[in-house]
Amino acid sequence: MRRGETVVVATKNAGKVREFAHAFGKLGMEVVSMFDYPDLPDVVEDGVTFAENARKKAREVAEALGMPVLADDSGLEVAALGGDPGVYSARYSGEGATDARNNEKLLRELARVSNGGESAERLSDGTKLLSEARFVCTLALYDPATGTFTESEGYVSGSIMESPRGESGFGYDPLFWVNSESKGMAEMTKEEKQAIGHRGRALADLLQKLEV
Ligand SMILES: O=P(O)(O)OP(=O)(O)OP(=O)(O)OC[C@H]1O[C@@H](n2cnc3c(O)ncnc32)[C@H](O)[C@@H]1O
Ligand SMILES: [Mg+2]
Repeated sequence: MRRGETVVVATKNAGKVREFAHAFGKLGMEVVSMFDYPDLPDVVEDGVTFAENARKKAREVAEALGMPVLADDSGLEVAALGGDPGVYSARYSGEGATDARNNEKLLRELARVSNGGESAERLSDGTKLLSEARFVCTLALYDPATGTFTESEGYVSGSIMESPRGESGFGYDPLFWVNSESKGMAEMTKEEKQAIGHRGRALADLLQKLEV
């Protein structure tokens, strides 16, 4: 992976594509995704860790295309739910899961374990924080010419809010409060999210390993 080149990202998540396009765009690199290769078969994400799934997505697509491919496997770990939804974040609400349904399920599950949340911390406007949580992102770049992986990971800690705020980002961002920034993840610009977020941190680590 070099400056000026095109990066193939093995993702069908439009939110991830936007974030990678922003980050790589600053390096003069264009991003293409699985939206540009609609005929490639879906990769079955049956790994039990983020890293396993990232490696599988990168390798299968790289072998199909005969070129290096980057994959991202990520998710949300919620302390009060014992680390759920974790690697199941995309499919949390079951068949036909959407971001909206996943967020609803997250609030439902937290309501079940919180005893009404009377002892919960609150933001200055009274919004309850239901649990500590963190986003995880693992990245894997696979080069079929050499059969090698380059991998990295990134994390960001925060709390789950009882109600959504902000319009940017995707997935669980509207319910994620970033303690260190005193802001909701969906209230941040792409630039801000890249600077402090799990994906931005994992990408910075990967680029350093690749000496890009
Ligand atoms: O596998 P691909 O095609 O990349 O797309 P996906 O959406 O299925 O992605 P994952 O398998 O990695 O599942 C990650 C889920 O975790 C959530 N997630 C990951 N990164 C996030 C972020 O930056 N902000 C909010 N939610 C995120 C989101 O709901 C994703 O669907
Ligand atoms: Mg997926």
